[in-house]
Amino acid sequence: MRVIAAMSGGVDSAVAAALAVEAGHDVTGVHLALSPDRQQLRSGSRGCCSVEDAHDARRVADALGIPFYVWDLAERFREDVVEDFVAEYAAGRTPNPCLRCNEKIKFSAVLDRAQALGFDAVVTGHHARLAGGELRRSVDAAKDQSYVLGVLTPEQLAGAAFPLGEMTKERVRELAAERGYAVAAKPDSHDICFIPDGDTRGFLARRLGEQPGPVVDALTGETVGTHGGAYGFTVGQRRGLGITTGDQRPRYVLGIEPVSRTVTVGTAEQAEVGEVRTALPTWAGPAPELPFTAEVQLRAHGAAVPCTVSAAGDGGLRIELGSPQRGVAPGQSAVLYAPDPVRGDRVLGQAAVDLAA
Ligand SMILES: Nc1ncnc2c1ncn2[C@@H]1O[C@H](COP(=O)(O)OP(=O)(O)OP(=O)(O)O)[C@@H](O)[C@H]1O
Repeated sequence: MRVIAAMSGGVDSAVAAALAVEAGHDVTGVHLALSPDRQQLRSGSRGCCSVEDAHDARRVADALGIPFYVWDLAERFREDVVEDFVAEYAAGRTPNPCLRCNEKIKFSAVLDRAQALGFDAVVTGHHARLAGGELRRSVDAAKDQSYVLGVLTPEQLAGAAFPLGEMTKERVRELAAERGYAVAAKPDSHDICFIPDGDTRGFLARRLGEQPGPVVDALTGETVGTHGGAYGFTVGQRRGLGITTGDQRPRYVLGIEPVSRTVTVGTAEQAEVGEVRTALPTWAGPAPELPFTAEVQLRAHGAAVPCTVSAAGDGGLRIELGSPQRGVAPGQSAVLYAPDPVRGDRVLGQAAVDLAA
């Protein structure tokens, strides 16, 4: 096969590219320049695409003896990922930019360009398994990235390859060290690549400005604090609420109302939801017949819980949770899995959370 290896400059994609070469594929390395101000990203910071990262990727491509290019998709990334991220927060929702990037950039803009150039697939260092067209969790549960790939359609998955799904992160680092790659010990990337300092609230404040509003306690109906921008909150959040209540019980964000800028907080019991309504789903394989039972994961680093999925009537899904959950934030994806303890849980599809009650 002729494939594009998407090389971030990190250890995962270095090893993914190496395994593709060693499997006999005709591999071309591509680093994506995604940040509009890549020169400003400090070297050493783990942004998605600092100049330093591009050099790291190039060194691995040179060691592999494969052609290497930098594709500038910064404008597409800005429109489809960064602006979507800002708009979602402005609307009181909590987006997942990695999922959006997979949907709109890596397995859309990049895959389209690759296919137009005659390549068959895009190989990445994602930790997930893809065999026979079925997307499954990685064997390394702690590193599993199937959640952020759950949005991909069968057509997109047909043009993807994830060589790392059958191995642990530790094994990936060993393979990189055996091959003498300097990136073998490079730290894992964290958080959001276009916010390298990790200060999401600061990033949003620069974009959206001060938007003061009240924090209201659902238990008493009283205003218990003020905030500088509702975008600084996520449903389910407990820390950093900056409030004083009359009792000692912890409070959690229950809801965010963007027009009045009201952040509502409540007790742990009030924060629990038993049912989730979603927007239109996407399916990773043939659309399953509704209703069905499955497991649902409601955020990138959450555990999956048993659920029953039915039609909500408006094209969206109604997901009844087997046990009540806290911190189900509108805008996050509800990724549905078919539990399979032997072969690894299979992704069925996903839908964005609209409402949880
Ligand atoms: N700037 C980029 N250029 C090319 N490919 C990229 C870029 N950013 C991410 N990717 C691809 O997407 C995959 C998953 O991205 P993610 O940001 O989760 O990286 P990661 O798990 O830290 O992997 P790595 O160690 O390769 O950076 C990477 O392994 C790589 O194949």
